[in-house]
Amino acid sequence: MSGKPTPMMQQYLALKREAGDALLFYRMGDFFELFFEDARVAAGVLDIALTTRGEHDGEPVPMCGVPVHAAEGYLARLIKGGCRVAIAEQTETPDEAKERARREGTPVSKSLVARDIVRFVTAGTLTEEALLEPRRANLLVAVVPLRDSVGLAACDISTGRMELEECPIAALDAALARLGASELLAPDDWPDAPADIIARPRSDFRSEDGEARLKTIHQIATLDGLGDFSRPMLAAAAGLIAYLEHAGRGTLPFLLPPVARGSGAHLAMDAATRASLEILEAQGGGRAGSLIACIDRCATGAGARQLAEDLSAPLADRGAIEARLASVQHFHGDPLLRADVRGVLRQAPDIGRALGRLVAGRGSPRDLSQIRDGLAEARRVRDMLGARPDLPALLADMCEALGGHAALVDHLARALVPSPPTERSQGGFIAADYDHALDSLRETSGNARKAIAALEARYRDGTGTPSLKIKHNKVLGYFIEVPAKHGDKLMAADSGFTHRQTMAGAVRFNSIGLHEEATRIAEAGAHAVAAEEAHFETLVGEVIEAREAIAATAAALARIDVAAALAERAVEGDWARPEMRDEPCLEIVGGRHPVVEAALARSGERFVANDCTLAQANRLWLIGGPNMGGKSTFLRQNALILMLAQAGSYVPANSARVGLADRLFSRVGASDNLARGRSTFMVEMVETAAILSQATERSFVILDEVGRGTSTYDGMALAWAVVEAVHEQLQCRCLFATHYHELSRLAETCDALSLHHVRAREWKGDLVLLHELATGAADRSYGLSVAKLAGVPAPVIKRAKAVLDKLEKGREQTGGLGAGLGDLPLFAVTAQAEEARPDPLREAIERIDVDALSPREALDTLYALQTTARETDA
Ligand SMILES: Nc1ncnc2c1ncn2[C@@H]1O[C@H](COP(=O)(O)OP(=O)(O)OP(=O)(O)O)[C@@H](O)[C@H]1O
Repeated sequence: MSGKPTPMMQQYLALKREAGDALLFYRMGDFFELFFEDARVAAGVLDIALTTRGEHDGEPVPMCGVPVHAAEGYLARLIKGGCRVAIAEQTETPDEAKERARREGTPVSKSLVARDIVRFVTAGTLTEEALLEPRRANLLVAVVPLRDSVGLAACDISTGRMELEECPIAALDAALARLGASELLAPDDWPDAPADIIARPRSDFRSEDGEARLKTIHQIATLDGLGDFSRPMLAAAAGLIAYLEHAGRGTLPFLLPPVARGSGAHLAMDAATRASLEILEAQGGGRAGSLIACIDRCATGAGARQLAEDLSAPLADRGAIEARLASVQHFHGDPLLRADVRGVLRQAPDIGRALGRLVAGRGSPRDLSQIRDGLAEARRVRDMLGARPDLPALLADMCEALGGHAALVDHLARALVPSPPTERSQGGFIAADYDHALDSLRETSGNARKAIAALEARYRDGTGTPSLKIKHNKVLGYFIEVPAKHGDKLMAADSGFTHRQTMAGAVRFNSIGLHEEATRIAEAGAHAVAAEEAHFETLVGEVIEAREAIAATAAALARIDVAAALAERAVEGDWARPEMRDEPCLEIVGGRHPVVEAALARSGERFVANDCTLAQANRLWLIGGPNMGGKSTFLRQNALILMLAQAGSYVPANSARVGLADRLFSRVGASDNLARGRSTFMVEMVETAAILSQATERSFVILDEVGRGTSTYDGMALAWAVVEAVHEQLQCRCLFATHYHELSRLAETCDALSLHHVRAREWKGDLVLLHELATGAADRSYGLSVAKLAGVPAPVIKRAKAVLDKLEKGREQTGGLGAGLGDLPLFAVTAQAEEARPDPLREAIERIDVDALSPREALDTLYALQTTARETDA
């Protein structure tokens, strides 16, 4: 039957309009219910039953629900499933709704409790411990284009950290790859916006609003003291804050003063480089097998988050890198200190996130105790570090930030029980002896409980019923219960008991004495809970007051944890402190790939360390050798060593001299690439184009079998041209792995290029891969031997060998693939020649005086140009 929607449905639909594309959790008593399409989506993601409730427009309404007490777990799964959720709570009790109906003169029987959306839960705005991953930051990022650049605002509201930056549009992908946002906001009128954004109104992104909001939030008259913020940065900040306000329905979470991120402060790495180096995630997705999984020895979640950030954004400033390295060295050289500090850190709760929850108004007594314990541990770390002389500058600064909370810690220690609950409505978290009034309320209810126990004994004796019990439940409160067979005795009019309930096997009663004691308990309990609540508010107020200092302590603990953890890893793997240089060099002795080395070690195999020596005069290494010989591993290990060094870590090598790089590029040939959507060869070429347009003399590039995704001739020609361009134009440090022997002829013309190969040997007809790098070109390709090693059947190998012999004979006769390459002019020479060649079309266009043309003449001119173009083509 179709008809007017019920009042409840009207209320639901209005809230749903407000919720937009977020799923609406509609509170009904002890459940959050979802309806219509929301119900279908949620039931699918959560794998819960989809039912129906009533009708709308003549159709049954799909519905599913989750219990309120378990909502957090379901929310976590929905958010992981890519959903956003609007929570609509009841904002009055049924009694209040009836009262309102009476006041408004509407039928009381049909009164509907008011509901309102109190919060949007989205991936980027989480603070709940259960919804956050302890070892990963959770970033909300806003981007906005303004003139030729883009402003970015990033914040982790679980800790309040906020950063603003500006970058050219071309560098946006790299910046977003570095940040790895959980949620990305952008104005809705931006046609070239990155994929998967949440579109927000353009009016949210006004730079003047951003400036004004930041000033108000941090109660300052000017932002100058915080840093140099450009218009695009402030516009992005405006968009970010507007969204936070929307998600929190007017309440803003904890935000620390913004930090301006300088554009050249970091080693730039784009998304493809990060993916191919498997820094935070392995190629298959997930942390297992990634660099961070292999090196993270942090004792705390906050440390692990800081390490992930350090690896995502290695530094480009030598002083800052040396400062980090010095703190790692301090822990490296002092095993006892390292063990002590890490021992304490392991006990330290995540105070940054506890603080985030408290400031956002979602804190619990347990969060207060985490602040108490975390600050106390910070103090212990400070004492340990401070006791040693020669503290490096960075650690000394961190030490400074660890203290200064004595009064707060003392207050929290006196006020709270050792392990308070996460739920505060029942009380029980304020310690005894803290508040005498509270103590006496507790004593009253304690006494009443004793009195009830005494009553029970008295009633047993008085009625001669040893099985009589005084019990409690939520519905009846306290009551007296006897088995059914004894019920009659207590039913008598003069027994002093009043009947309340008859059950299958028992009868329940009340008595005046019990009622009095129960009332005493209830009153004292309610007062005690109210008193605890008041203390909670005061304590939270004190914590909020000190929020910036607490956040600084949390950040300092994380930084110390990272330094100690990197030292631990360095000792474990026998890593070395890199020597940082300004000139573009890379001199690695005994370098290893940490992830491959660890994987080999697990199966009892040994990793073969290799050297790499790049300098201005010898900056391009062409590396050949058999498949599986270790070329890719060698390329990546050197990129990782450079990246780790710039992140401030020791490196997996016997020694390393690392010239600072501005950008790092890593590209793998098409067949190694798992990218989808475009053809793999297309991806390879798009990425190669990016390198050729962006790398500078200070960059470090690794190219792994570029060109192998297409036909041999095309691939070799491309690889040839790319090597030449890298050598002649970019002039950056580069390792280039290839199977094309023919490329070795480039050594004749490119003087900063040298030839290398991974060694292999044939032993009694079988191939032995030595994984050892040697100078000179590879003698042959060993492709068939590797195929044999891989188990390709002998007849196939035999046939392939026959084909190969034929091909090789042909090559001898014709000069082979590389025939004719010898007299190829150099890339730079041809590029210049291209530039110098006259272009008649261009010249004709330049000669046109557009303003002087009539429409007819303009048309004629166009025809003439087209003719010229055709002639030139031919
Ligand atoms: N230095 C090394 N020491 C020991 N084992 C190594 C070393 N380098 C590589 N390996 C082993 O060899 C395997 C193949 O290495 P890698 O992928 O680097 O070879 P490749 O030459 O790039 O091969 P392809 O040309 O087929 O891509 C690795 O998975 C690893 O097990």
